[in-house]
Amino acid sequence: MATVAVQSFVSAPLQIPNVTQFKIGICQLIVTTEKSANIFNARSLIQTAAEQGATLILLPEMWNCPYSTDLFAKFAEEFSDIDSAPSLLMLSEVASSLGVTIIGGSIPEKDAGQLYNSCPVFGPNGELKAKHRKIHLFDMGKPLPGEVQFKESVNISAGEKPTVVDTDFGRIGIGICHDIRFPELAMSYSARGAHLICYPGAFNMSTGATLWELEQRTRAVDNQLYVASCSLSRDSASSYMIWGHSTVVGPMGKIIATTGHEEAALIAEIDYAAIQWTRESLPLESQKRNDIYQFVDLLRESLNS
Ligand SMILES: NC(=O)CC(=O)C(=O)O
Repeated sequence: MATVAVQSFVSAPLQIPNVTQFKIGICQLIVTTEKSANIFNARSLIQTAAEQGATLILLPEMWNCPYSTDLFAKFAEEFSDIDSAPSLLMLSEVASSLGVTIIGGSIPEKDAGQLYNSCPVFGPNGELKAKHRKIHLFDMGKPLPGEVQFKESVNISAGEKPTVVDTDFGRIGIGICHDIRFPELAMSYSARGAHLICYPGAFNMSTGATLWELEQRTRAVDNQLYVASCSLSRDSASSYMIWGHSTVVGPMGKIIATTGHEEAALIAEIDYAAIQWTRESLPLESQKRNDIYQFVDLLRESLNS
């Protein structure tokens, strides 16, 4: 029998972050065709979440721009020049004025003639700490009767690497919407020692009703970590109708907080001790049969984490 040589990695141990118990604020935002209104609205919901005690804040996918491929270029910003990028500048300013960490959902990014669906992460000093480019683009196959059709790859290019970012609130892995459907990405974050995976999203009505909560609970349970999602809120007049229902799930798969489809600042308490007791009571990592199957993370070595 032919054997394939693969490099096997042991999962990185969980580090203890500066803060292990905190409130996460999930800003389920409405989006309009007016970029400046979207920025104003995002800033005020971030402030509302911070006033309610949130120190880590998550925004939805494409919060500065309607989720429509024909508009991405018009609303896109360059991450290399934050001073000329109004959405990024607002996130940087509000992060530093409130002293919060922001996982900034996503906006269309333009770079060297390409467009990406990208999530910026800002630290409490307003610095851009990381950027995740959506890896798995949302290209629907054959639609079921009555379903929307969507092909994101018409003008968005795919990201090429996973993103983990170390913050005061733990090591955070990032996936954007459709990225949630690929368990290997979540596994790679877990193996790199993530405490929490954040998924900004914009699931539609049919995929949302059946899969949104299921995907989140599955990623959390399989990897024994926290999962937080932030959706846009629903606009019934839009051609791409959003499911909503932003949610925070604990490492045992329990829903800690969730909401409906309206605009909302959802606040949830996170306590990383739950990861430890989940893993102690169900020690899946040590029970894995690496002699029978193995997960291969092709980029982990190069990212050195
Ligand atoms: N924005 C998306 O990636 C949408 C998606 O995944 C869905 O199911 O809807």
